Amino acid sequence: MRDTTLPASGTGGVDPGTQAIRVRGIVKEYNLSSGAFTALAGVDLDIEAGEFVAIVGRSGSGKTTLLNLLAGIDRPTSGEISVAGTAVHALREAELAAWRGRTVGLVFQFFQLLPTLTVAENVMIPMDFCRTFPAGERRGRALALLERMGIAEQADKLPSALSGGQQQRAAIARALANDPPILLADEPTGNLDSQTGDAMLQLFTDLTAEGRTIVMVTHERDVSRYISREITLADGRVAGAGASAAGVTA
Ligand SMILES: Nc1ncnc2c1ncn2[C@@H]1O[C@H](COP(=O)(O)OP(=O)(O)OP(=O)(O)O)[C@@H](O)[C@H]1O
Repeated sequence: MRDTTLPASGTGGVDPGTQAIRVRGIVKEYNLSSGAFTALAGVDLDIEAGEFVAIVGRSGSGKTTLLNLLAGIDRPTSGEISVAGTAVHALREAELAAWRGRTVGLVFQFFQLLPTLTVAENVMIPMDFCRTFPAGERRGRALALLERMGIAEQADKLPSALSGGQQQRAAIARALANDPPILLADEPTGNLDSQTGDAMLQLFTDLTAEGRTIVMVTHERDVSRYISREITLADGRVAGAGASAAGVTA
């Protein structure tokens, strides 16, 4: 069996006593030629360290908008967002990318690996950008992460030579490169067959056991056996937040 210990610089989680995610009164409006469109209409959320939370809801309910605000990819019209103890809504543009690179790992439906770089080089991107590890250590760390994901032998191939499931494992290795306490995933199993998707969800569950917090947008699968909690969005508001099979309450 392969070593499941993640090569890490820290603990894997947020600092002790720090809430993973706290959202208060988030409103997100988009300005359209026809007028303002409200995508999020006042969302409050509390997510604790080590939770694996699924954000569900119909198409257009605001799931991706919420995830992008948590990642600091987009900014709220009003409201407050604290992620791993940082007031994301208050960060200046110049601070956001560096903060995100160290704090948040992003996983997408279509993997978004750079096609002209090898798998290992893709995993090194966040380390190169944030200079989190000495240059001489980055490739070794990338290889260790790929080993952890079970695809070490794919390290020097281009992403196009990998299966979808292998590409998503490479994308998760990249998301973990800087040892972020928070993972944000937008439909991470949406482009995978159900068996491969289940393996991915199990991997996420294992990562939360290390203290990492995962927020995953999903709309097509029953993920209840993997997650600690489900939060339903409807028309830009939290419509329901339920306990999971694991019994964690909202
Ligand atoms: N950049 C934008 N400009 C204008 N409207 C937008 C923009 N991004 C999202 N919206 C609108 O905001 C609403 C919420 O979109 P969002 O992508 O967050 O929904 P979703 O729940 O993730 O949907 P899906 O499950 O289809 O991905 C939708 O009505 C969408 O059309």
